[in-house]
Amino acid sequence: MAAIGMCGTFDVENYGDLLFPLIAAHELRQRLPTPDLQKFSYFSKRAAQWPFDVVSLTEFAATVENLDGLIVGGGHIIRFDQDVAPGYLPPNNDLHHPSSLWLIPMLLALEQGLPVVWNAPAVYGDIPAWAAPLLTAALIGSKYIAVRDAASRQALMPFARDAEINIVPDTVFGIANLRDENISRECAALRQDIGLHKPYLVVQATVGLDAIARVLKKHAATFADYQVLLLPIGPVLGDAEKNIAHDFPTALRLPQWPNPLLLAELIGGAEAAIGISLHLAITALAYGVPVFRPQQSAHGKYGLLADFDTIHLFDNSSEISPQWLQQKLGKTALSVAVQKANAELKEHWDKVAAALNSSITRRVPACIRELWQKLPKAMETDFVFENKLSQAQNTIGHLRIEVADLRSSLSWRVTAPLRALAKFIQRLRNQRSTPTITAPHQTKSVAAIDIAAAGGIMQFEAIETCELRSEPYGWAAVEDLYSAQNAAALADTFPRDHYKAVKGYDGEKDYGYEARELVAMGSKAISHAADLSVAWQRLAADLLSPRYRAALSRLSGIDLSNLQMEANAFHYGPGAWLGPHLDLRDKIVTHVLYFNPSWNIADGGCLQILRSSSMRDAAHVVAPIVGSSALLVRSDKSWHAVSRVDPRCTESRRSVTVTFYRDHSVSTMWPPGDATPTHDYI
Ligand SMILES: O=C(O)CCC(=O)C(=O)O
Ligand SMILES: [Fe+2]
Repeated sequence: MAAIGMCGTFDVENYGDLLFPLIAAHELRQRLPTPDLQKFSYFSKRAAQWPFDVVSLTEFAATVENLDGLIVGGGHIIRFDQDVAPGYLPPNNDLHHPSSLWLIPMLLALEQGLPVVWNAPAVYGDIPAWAAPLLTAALIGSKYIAVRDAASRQALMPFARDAEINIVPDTVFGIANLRDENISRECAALRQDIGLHKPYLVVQATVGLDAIARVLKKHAATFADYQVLLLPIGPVLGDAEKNIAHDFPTALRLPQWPNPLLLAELIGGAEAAIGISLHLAITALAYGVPVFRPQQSAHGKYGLLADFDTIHLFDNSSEISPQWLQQKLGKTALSVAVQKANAELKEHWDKVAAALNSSITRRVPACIRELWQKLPKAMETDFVFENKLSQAQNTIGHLRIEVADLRSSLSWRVTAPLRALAKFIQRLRNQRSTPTITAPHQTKSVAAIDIAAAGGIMQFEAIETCELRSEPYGWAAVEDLYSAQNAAALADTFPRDHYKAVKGYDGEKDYGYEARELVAMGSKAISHAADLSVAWQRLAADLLSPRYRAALSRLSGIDLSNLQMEANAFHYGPGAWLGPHLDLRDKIVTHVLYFNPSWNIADGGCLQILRSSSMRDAAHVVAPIVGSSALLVRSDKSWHAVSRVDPRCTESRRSVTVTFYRDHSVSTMWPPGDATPTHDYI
């Protein structure tokens, strides 16, 4: 029995991702004696709750020696960016994200002398310079490389030397081969349960399909012979019936997210498939079901669909003709293009099987030896660069302090009215372009849809179950504000844009810290939302939510519902501190959240809850670790401070303060007319 490893995103609720291993298992069974396909993804899954067992990639390095080959992909996984799916990160910090999903397993398999094959994945985004030697080793060491489109091939070519890169159709075109045409018992029972008796149209449970909803509603008599079934194709990407239930009030729904093969069967039995999803469209094509897609999403990876004549594009912002839609409904024989895709896939699986069947050398191949040889040099270069970078950061820090001095000088103040005017004009411009988080059905941008669908990132229960302390005054330490995975995402993507330098003086020398607006005083919008990671957009949306306010009201014992809120992010540089203070009277309640992935208490930078105005009189100390936070209720006793960050500390101390102000207060951080230019924090 051959143990074949397969790596990819097989642990997320996304239809296409779950089909890849099922199709691979089927095709390999036709070609290899007794293949045992072992799926690897970030998180382990058990077949009792998932379509198949999945082993965590945390175990890959230890188990690779028991494998006889490795299949990588498919899907959009050849990438180096962080945004594979909202909140999707490795289970621990030892796994690099996202190369641990594909590149690292390939190198580990190659090191064992195993055959490695690429199962038509696609490349997404840029390839960073540091990864070039690793990618080259993976490419030249692989037995068979196939990607899903020409753009992916193009992106890999510079790293492939003379390795051949094939382009093959997405393997989901082969879905119809997995079972015969008779309706399965499971599917028949499901149809019975949900009352699906007539010919039907499947509609992806996503926004952006309202033109279809309108035509079906307006011409209900024309389409009276059809039922509509809503399908969440990728819950992990935000598909949910609630997104469109109001547009399709009479549509049928599934009782739960089904096994992908059942989903495929439901799509294959429909008279039309309506949606955006690539794998919804490919499945429909594979069964001869016509596909209706908004022309607004015909680009990027969806370019793959351009060659197929039973894909019908409509303009979602205008009206669809009922005749146009009606004429195109109904299954047809497979188009020539689909037959061609299937023939190419047959050849693809022959090549995959042949590659996996090739002898295992169990010897370290030349590509890996070459990689080892280059490694110290690459690491040393990076190390020297990092040192130079931290020196440069120190210099920049000092320059900023000088700039801050200059700003507080007389000439700077004399020109303030002019800068205020410039800022006012800039604000007017921004008002037109600032993205805000709106209800999902009104939202167009992809990032915003993900946030709304993925919901909040904060574990509100942490606040809701915390108790206010009374010693030495009203305050609380709220821990575990996020899941471990989300905490890592927030720490990794702490904002670096739109900071202004704020100057401080500790009686001996100047230091600097940096502030970035997250929510402006009293605003309902996220500041510079487009520059935040998805995790941070979700966090900012949480800070604006009624649930957050209600939770803090309960904890603080003060009704915050009508107070103005402001939130800012901070980087405290080397030497920064905040002397003992009470907070301004207008700051009724402040919640300080921390975002350092780790922190050495010996480096200072900790919140001191003081019994008096003396720095030596600390009752409690809170380290700035992600997930921790402190709530301070302002009083005449609420003395607190931040201990001095060691001037040699190379990490910035990262925090967000959320402050609830008395009515009509103005922000002291961003006073009206303040024209301080902002910059990125390096
Ligand atoms: O960053 C902290 O821990 C405390 C900040 C603070 O006290 C303040 O902003 O008023
Ligand atoms: Fe404070």
